[in-house]
Amino acid sequence: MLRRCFQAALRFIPHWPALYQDVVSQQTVGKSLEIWQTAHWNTRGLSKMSLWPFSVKSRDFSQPNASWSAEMQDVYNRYNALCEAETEESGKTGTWRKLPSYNRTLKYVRGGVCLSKIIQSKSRLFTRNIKDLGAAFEYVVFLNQQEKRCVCVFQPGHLLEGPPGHVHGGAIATMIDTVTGTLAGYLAGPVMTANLNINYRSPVPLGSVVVLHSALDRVEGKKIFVSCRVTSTDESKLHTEATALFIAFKMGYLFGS
Ligand SMILES: CCCCCCCCCCCCCCCC(=O)SCCNC(=O)CCNC(=O)[C@H](O)C(C)(C)COP(=O)(O)OP(=O)(O)OC[C@H]1O[C@@H](n2cnc3c(N)ncnc32)[C@H](O)[C@@H]1OP(=O)(O)O
Repeated sequence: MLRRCFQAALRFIPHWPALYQDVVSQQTVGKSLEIWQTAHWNTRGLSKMSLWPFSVKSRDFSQPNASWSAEMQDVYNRYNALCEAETEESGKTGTWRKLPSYNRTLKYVRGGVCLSKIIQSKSRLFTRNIKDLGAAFEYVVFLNQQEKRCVCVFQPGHLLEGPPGHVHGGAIATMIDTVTGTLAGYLAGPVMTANLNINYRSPVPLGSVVVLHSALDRVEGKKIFVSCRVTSTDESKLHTEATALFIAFKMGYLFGS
């Protein structure tokens, strides 16, 4: 029953919204695109259903909130200004773009908000499942699609303690996986982490603000190689270095089809 529900859902799920076909070969994403285009029509039909019983609003967690420190807000403002300035001046999509952040990955796809209320409705994204503002993962990701890189401003809260007063290595790994995975996902569609290598160079104090700089290294077929550095906001201090391998997959892989 559950499996049939997933398979039905897949007909509504297009591909990830951003696809950069120049990065991954047609062979790897071409067939997924066909599914996406078919689903796109289905979903447009869905959005026209006035009697659809669920709200389609979704909270965007990348918006500033009261828990953000002045430093977090400053760095956010710096990158956000780049997004706005370029968009306003050129009248076209800017080089930098602030990415929305939802508490379920389903919500990134067209029609996914509705599906998220049906399919495993209690599931939540690991980094967005604590309601207490500032207690755990406060972050926002900016994408530079031309340069195939992104930055994430991250303020780790008190629930992420590892060594006394400092951030747990697993929490740092989670953020590296999230940021590199987000970049790979925007470049190549659905991806899964196959390998993550991390070198921890200096501890990150709880409540401080760090920046994750992530860049695409190369693509080989369905393999997407991404690297990441975690630094202080002025980049004078290196906290962590990592490389990650993601594998592009078709959504059916997760649901046994
Ligand atoms: C708009 C878009 C929005 C997106 C924005 C979303 C924003 C929201 C943020 C959330 C972002 C969270 C990101 C978290 C992402 C996870 O946390 S994913 C969860 C953790 N990962 C897993 O559970 C993966 C488990 N592993 C697997 O399912 C499978 O092993 C994999 C990784 C899919 C590989 O599948 P496979 O079909 O078996 O791959 P296979 O054909 O054997 O290998 C393909 C190639 O990869 C190589 N390879 C495979 N595995 C490895 C490995 N471990 N090491 C080295 N090479 C490997 C193979 O050698 C092979 O190489 P070639 O021979 O082609 O040269």
